[in-house]
Amino acid sequence: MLSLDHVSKTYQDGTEAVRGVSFDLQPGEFAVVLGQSGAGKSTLLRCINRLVEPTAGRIALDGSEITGAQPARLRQQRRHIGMIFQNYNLVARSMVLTNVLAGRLGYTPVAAALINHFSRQDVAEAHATLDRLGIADKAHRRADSLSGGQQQRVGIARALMQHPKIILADEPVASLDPAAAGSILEILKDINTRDGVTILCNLHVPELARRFGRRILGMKAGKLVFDTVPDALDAAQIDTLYDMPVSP
Ligand SMILES: Nc1ncnc2c1ncn2[C@@H]1O[C@H](COP(=O)(O)OP(=O)(O)OP(=O)(O)O)[C@@H](O)[C@H]1O
Repeated sequence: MLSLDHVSKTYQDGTEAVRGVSFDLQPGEFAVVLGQSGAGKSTLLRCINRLVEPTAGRIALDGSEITGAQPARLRQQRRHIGMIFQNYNLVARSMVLTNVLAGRLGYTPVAAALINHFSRQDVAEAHATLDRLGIADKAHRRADSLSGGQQQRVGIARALMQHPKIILADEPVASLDPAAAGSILEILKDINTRDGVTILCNLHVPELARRFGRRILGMKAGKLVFDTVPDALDAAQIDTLYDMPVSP
């Protein structure tokens, strides 16, 4: 469903953050990109929805090319791609419900979106989604009054409102304590298995990658260095990703 063909990104200062990355994801996969800080994971994920413009290569979603898409088509393609961020990317001073409804913007006429006018159906769905994620009672709170784990649930609810085919999760638990991290990844797993949404998730902790990923893509210095399944991931492979050994 997602296809990357020799994707590269060189930033203006000459940093080669992503170097010739190719892989395909099948519908319903839960794939983790594992690598240390600076490996290029975030740049890679952002290339997929063109928050970062790749400098070379081709990216396609369900056969429709994202690279080179004109703005109107790109907007349409982005509807299908939910994104979750390490720092949640919520509008801090806005209500939780407003943040969640932002996930419908890609489907809302511009004039209505400008005045934050959403259909009753969208509002009902936003409440139901918050309920599913266990924070129904927070709908009318300011986003920045929530804990980190709760804010990430709002980020996930916003992504779900897009009815995405795929969710890109960029270090979604890096700012959370282990318990909150586990519950956020459980939520992503549930969305993957129950809703069939494909997940591509950046992580830097091997143990979490092993626990939640059903496929693990190892990334180092902008390149994919392995593509494996958790049971086959060994200590030597993990050590290749990190400058300091992390395995016993
Ligand atoms: N806007 C930018 N301009 C120049 N270089 C950048 C830019 N953004 C990232 N980089 C560099 O690109 C490389 C890859 O960064 P990236 O953030 O993609 O890695 P990462 O694996 O996601 O790490 P982290 O988890 O710390 O964000 C790093 O060397 C980083 O310094």
